[in-house]
Amino acid sequence: MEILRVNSLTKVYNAFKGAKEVKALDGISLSIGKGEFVAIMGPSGSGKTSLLNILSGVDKGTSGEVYLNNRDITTMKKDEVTLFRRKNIGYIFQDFNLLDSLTLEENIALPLILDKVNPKNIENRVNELMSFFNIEDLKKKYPYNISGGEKQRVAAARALINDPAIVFADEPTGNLDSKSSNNIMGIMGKMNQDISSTVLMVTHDPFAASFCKRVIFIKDGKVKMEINSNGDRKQFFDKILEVQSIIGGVS
Ligand SMILES: Nc1ncnc2c1ncn2[C@@H]1O[C@H](COP(=O)(O)OP(=O)(O)OP(=O)(O)O)[C@@H](O)[C@H]1O
Repeated sequence: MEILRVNSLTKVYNAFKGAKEVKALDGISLSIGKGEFVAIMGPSGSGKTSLLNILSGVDKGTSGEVYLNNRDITTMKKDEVTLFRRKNIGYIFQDFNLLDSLTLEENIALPLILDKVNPKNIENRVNELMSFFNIEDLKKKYPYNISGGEKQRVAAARALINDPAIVFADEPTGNLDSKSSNNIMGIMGKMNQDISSTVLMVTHDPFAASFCKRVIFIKDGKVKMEINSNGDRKQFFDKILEVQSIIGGVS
């Protein structure tokens, strides 16, 4: 089943104050199926952030279509997109974006609180996810009371709380040392393996991408190449490095 389909997506940033017009996305088409774990890679300036912003409804493309769960988000009004995002998309950010004034269980529950879900159902869902990620003991703690690795697990639980159609991860290993990178990628792999979450991640990091099953390489706003893992992470890592050296550009 297809969760995300992108058809001929373009994004042009208009000329502004002496800066020239930039074509950041130049006819991107791609498809992500249910249960896939896919990375988008590409050199700096290749259009990764522009793409993710449009896929997640934060920004509008210039032309093209983005179907998420069979709905074209490019034609939705602003309020409709906001609601649609909350119901269908989970996010994992580079710095995890936890709110310091809320306990960890409140952080995880927030999307459901905003959606006015019945408190008992919220409690059950939070408990279920805290148990899945092995963080039941952290319920009443605050983000500044816990380690980086624990924050990662809380952020992953929050991303899944609304049972989203897809989880977008934006450079999730961007600020982490290799141990923590391993940790968060393990968590995302577990989400994908154990509960069939569909995950699309943007990354510069070949190590992080090697946990995925497929990597789509973009450059100059176009899809340049796509590779699939045979399940051997080390081999896939080597293959990713090889493609990066062929495609070129500073990553
Ligand atoms: N708001 C904006 N206004 C004008 N140009 C922009 C804007 N955002 C991005 N660009 C330009 O669009 C192109 C693609 O940028 P984008 O940030 O999508 O690339 P990226 O692959 O995410 O880069 P990086 O890996 O460095 O974050 C670049 O040339 C960038 O300078």
